Amino acid sequence: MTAATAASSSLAASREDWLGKATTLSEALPYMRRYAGQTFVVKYGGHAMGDERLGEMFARDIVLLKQVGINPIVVHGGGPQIGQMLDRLKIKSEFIDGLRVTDKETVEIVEMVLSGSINKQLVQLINDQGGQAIGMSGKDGNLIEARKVMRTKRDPDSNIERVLDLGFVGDPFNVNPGMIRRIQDAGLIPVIAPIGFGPHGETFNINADTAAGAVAAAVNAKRLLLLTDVAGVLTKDKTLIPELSVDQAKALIADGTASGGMIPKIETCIQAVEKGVDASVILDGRVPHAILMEIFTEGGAGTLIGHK
Ligand SMILES: Nc1ncnc2c1ncn2[C@@H]1O[C@H](COP(=O)(O)OP(=O)(O)O)[C@@H](O)[C@H]1O
Ligand SMILES: CC(=O)N[C@@H](CCC(=O)OP(=O)(O)O)C(=O)O
Repeated sequence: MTAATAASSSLAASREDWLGKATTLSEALPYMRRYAGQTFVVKYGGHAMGDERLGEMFARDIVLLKQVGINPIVVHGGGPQIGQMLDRLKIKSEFIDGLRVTDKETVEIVEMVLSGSINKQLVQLINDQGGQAIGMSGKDGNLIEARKVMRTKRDPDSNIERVLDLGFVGDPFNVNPGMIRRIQDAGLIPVIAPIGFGPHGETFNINADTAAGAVAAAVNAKRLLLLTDVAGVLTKDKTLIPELSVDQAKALIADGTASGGMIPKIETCIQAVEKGVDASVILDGRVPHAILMEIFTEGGAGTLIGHK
């Protein structure tokens, strides 16, 4: 290849690249119009936080949503980070049905890690990308009122149902969105740690998916996006299911297709939709710009659960 032909083919390649980018931007326009002024709740899980580059891209996507007139609310997790801190302090931790059994000592660590370090790191990440984020926990502005979670388990031998005590694990039974509204009206992005307050001044540890679902329902969100570490809801042969009705989602839990951590995730999505959120989406937080693909492209990303 001569120098002239090499230069002309590299020009053609960069022109094609440029056209591709311009087309993507132009295709996003109807979605930007449709969603301007709407609220999107995004749950950012602890597993996705490990990668610095992905964290920056996540923060950039959140700032972009705000820039095009969408109101993002971030609810974050931090399960692995809580686990590391408990290990360092030599405090044992166990899970029942995906929920961390949380005694008095553990809830202090959970609050410190979630409302302290993780919440502020995320605020900083978003601010570094040009946004204006404000961190809060469910205690701030009386945001998340919680009550003790009750779980029972039937003993297979005696067939007696036993009550399991998870300690300070909370169920968000009332979310007061007033403070969120004021933060949004001021042009800021709320970043929420899944900590709730109880009727007797208790601090409750809330599963981050559950907290995000409750916040989404309370603010009448257009979408609830749960970022996780799989492509979405998969069939038994591991292919991605792009869309599910509420009844189909319930059937996947009943027939065992969804198991482990996917069960509370799907349940959260169903509850949010039943309480007025337009649709919930489970998508892969490990894929760069998964949020943008979901919101601004025809095909979307992950699994959308809604009224079909
Ligand atoms: N049908 C299914 N489709 C996708 N993932 C599933 C399914 N059933 C179980 N899972 C499991 O659920 C996990 C996601 O839940 P979890 O680990 O609690 O996520 P996170 O830590 O992001 O909250 C997946 O990594 C996968 O192992
Ligand atoms: C009650 C309960 O289990 N709370 C969770 C809260 C954090 C969380 O949910 O974080 P991820 O989304 O990163 O898993 C915990 O203690 O791990």
